[in-house]
Amino acid sequence: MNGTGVSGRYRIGKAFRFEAAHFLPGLPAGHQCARMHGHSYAVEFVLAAYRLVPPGFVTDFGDLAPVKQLIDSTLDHRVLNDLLPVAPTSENVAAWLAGWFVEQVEPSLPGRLVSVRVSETQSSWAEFVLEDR
Ligand SMILES: Nc1nc2c(c(=O)[nH]1)N=C([C@H](O)[C@H](O)COP(=O)(O)OP(=O)(O)OP(=O)(O)O)CN2
Ligand SMILES: [Zn+2]
Repeated sequence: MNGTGVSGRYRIGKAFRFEAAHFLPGLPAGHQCARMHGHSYAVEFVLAAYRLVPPGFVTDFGDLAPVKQLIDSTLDHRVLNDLLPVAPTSENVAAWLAGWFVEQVEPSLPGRLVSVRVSETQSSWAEFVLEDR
């Protein structure tokens, strides 16, 4: 029980930013995104848990520091086409980050990753939602 008398689960989110360039192959000739261009990317990780760990955390926000380290060392001011094995759309960047996190970081944390959202612009976003979490 969580002491509130209602059932549910907790979710937390932490946001990150990076600058990167990309182009999207396979688009019709003349499509603006087929040309090399850059974005100020915004990323949000969401973790969830049914029970909190002391003092009342899903996961300490500070334990998500490896995400910032990965972003700063691997994605920031890079060409995303050089890094991902697939076209660097927002969807694919979100899934790539989620896969890395589940494999490398999540095993040592109490919370579970439920989604990663990636925005290339202020008006658009794509999300990878993990199932059965
Ligand atoms: N589903 C997706 N569609 C598009 C993606 C994507 O990752 N997933 N990416 C692009 C391009 O990267 C493009 O740079 C961003 O597209 P868009 O939002 O259309 O960019 P604009 O700056 O033109 O946005 P406006 O708000 O219309 O000015 C394309 N599609
Ligand atoms: Zn783009």
